[in-house]
Amino acid sequence: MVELAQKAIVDDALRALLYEVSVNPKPGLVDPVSSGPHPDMDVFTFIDSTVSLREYFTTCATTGASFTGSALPELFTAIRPVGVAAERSMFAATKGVNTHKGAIFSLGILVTAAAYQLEHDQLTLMSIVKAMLVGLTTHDFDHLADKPDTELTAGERQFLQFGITGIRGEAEAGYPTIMTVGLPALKRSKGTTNQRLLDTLIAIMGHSVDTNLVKRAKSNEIVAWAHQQAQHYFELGGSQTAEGMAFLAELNETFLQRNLSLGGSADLLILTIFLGLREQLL
Ligand SMILES: CC(C)(COP(=O)(O)OP(=O)(O)OC[C@H]1O[C@@H](n2cnc3c(N)ncnc32)[C@H](O[C@H]2O[C@H](COP(=O)(O)OP(=O)(O)OP(=O)(O)O)[C@@H](O)[C@H]2O)[C@@H]1O)[C@@H](O)C(=O)NCCC(=O)NCCS
Ligand SMILES: Nc1ncnc2[nH]cnc12
Repeated sequence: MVELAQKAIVDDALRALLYEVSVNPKPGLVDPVSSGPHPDMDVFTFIDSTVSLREYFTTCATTGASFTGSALPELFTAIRPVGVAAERSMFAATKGVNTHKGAIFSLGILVTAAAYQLEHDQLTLMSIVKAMLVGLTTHDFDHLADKPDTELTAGERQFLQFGITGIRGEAEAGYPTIMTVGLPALKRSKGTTNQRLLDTLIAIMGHSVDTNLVKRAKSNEIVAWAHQQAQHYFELGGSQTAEGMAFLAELNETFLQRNLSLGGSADLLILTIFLGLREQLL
């Protein structure tokens, strides 16, 4: 029976990746209608990337379900090299384009934790995640000053420049943006699945510090601007009104003109969809 439960977790992870890329029209992101500010990829790149990750998520699920250690950081240590290998599979499937690097990190952690929870259902999912990631930002950022500037990743550079902990900080804290913003937004959303997920994405955009956005804007002041746009979208009625959708169309154009990406917010939407599927909200 456990194998079936593990397979269901993997299937929900793959569904979450495909649901996210299908939602449209998403500002600053790829969807079936437009690649937005991502000339190097389209919806088919994301489909290829998703299919390349089935084996990775299956390994995460079997690793989580079979972990018998007492120290959960060892469970994260066990899957990290598998995640690195999955990044290589992704890049091979996408011909070198970064579609799901952040999702490999975050969704891999959630799949592993969900599988571990199958045998430890007295624990909440995020308590398992936080126990797995204790000390992550310290571990990853501790000796950054010694790293050659040319080798710094976007997240590492922004930590040094702005003190932004990005996806690592979000993960180590147990994904507060998902638990306090994404999931509540999904639960109160109305209409078609596309409408519900559009409103959930913009709610996330209105509360997250997206390192893709900061990277493209070359400033962390873009974050306050993005939060204001999200607030205006909901003041106009969001996906439920013609005014809200007209504003979203304008926002799509602005993101395209300014070459802004919401890759991090897209990842938080993927994780929210995954949890929504696990909780039968979708
Ligand atoms: C911890 C890692 C994710 C490495 O992090 P890194 O330092 O490399 O970069 P970060 O900026 O910290 O984040 C990387 C990706 O995480 C997503 N993200 C960013 N901010 C947030 C946030 N606040 N909440 C959630 N997720 C966030 C985002 O990923 C998505 O966007 C990418 C696509 O958008 P795009 O703009 O096209 O990105 P680029 O191609 O890079 O830019 P352009 O060149 O086009 O301008 C895509 O990745 C989405 O997933 C950030 O990009 C982790 O990878 C790590 O630890 N790596 C080391 C190896 C490892 O251990 N891996 C396995 C771990 S299980
Ligand atoms: N739909 C999307 N477009 C661009 N980057 C993404 N990262 C995750 N989903 C994405």
